[in-house]
Amino acid sequence: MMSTMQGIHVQSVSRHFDGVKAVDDVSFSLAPGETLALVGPNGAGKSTLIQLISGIERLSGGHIMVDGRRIDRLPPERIARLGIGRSFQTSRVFPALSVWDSVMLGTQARLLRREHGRVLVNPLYELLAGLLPLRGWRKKVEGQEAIVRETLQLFGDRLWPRRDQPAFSLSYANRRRLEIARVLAGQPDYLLLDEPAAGMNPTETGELTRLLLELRRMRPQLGMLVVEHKLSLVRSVADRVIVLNQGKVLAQGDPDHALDHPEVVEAYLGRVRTRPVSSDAHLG
Ligand SMILES: Nc1ncnc2c1ncn2[C@@H]1O[C@H](COP(=O)(O)OP(=O)(O)OP(=O)(O)O)[C@@H](O)[C@H]1O
Repeated sequence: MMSTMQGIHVQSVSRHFDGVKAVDDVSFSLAPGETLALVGPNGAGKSTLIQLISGIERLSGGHIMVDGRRIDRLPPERIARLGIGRSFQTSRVFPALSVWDSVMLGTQARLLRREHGRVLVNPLYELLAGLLPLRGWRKKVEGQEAIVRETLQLFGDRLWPRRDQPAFSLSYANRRRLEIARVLAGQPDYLLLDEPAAGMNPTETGELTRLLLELRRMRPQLGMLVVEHKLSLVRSVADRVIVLNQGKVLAQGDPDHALDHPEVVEAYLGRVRTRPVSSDAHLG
């Protein structure tokens, strides 16, 4: 049975920047296997929450627990090793690295977790493994290669045929896909996605929506926190939505309930509408 300690628990979290309450006493939980969307107008505090959970920003108050362990004082790399993978709003892939190698690099996150943080990429070991049939090492590399293959193939024919190309030669949408693939290859228990569909056209957004649904099917234990302005994606993939406004939780619940709440509609559009917010509305 799953313990209630399991999951990400954001408890009374605040982050102030010189008097600006970017996040103001926010609490919520994300269970394993759940997909939670964080939405809200520009400046609502969504990205700051992702920065806080991943350890890039420090809290001004409150605390964050993951699977029963307090993480808000840990450095980002320790948090990543605890199984929290995140993507960035702007892609962080190394431009000169091939698609394959970029995702291979992502697999290190998982290996570091298994080996309790010992550095595995030992150049001498790699050289020896190339010269001698070191079976343990070969097995490890083959395991990583299988993960890279499986991860790239999740993206249909978008990344796999381009696996030998350098990241800089990819289209914008493909670079964003590669960023997600890199994080997924670390096989995180929790995935934090910061505006994965930003800058994507409707076709690309639809494709990303299907990818996230497929991911849910393939990794039923994965907890996902998705910051996204595009409501069509949110309505399709999220079990639950949290609406933030000016650093505070304005509404939460299932997507239809939370997004059609009159106060939410008003916060976004500046007036109360009688019709629900259309599925392709772009917030912010
Ligand atoms: N490093 C920082 N220094 C000062 N102020 C900051 C910093 N980071 C965020 N803020 C402020 O905190 C508030 C929340 O910003 P945040 O980026 O979290 O909003 P958001 O909901 O992600 O918005 P968007 O949808 O535009 O990305 C804003 O007023 C922003 O200007």
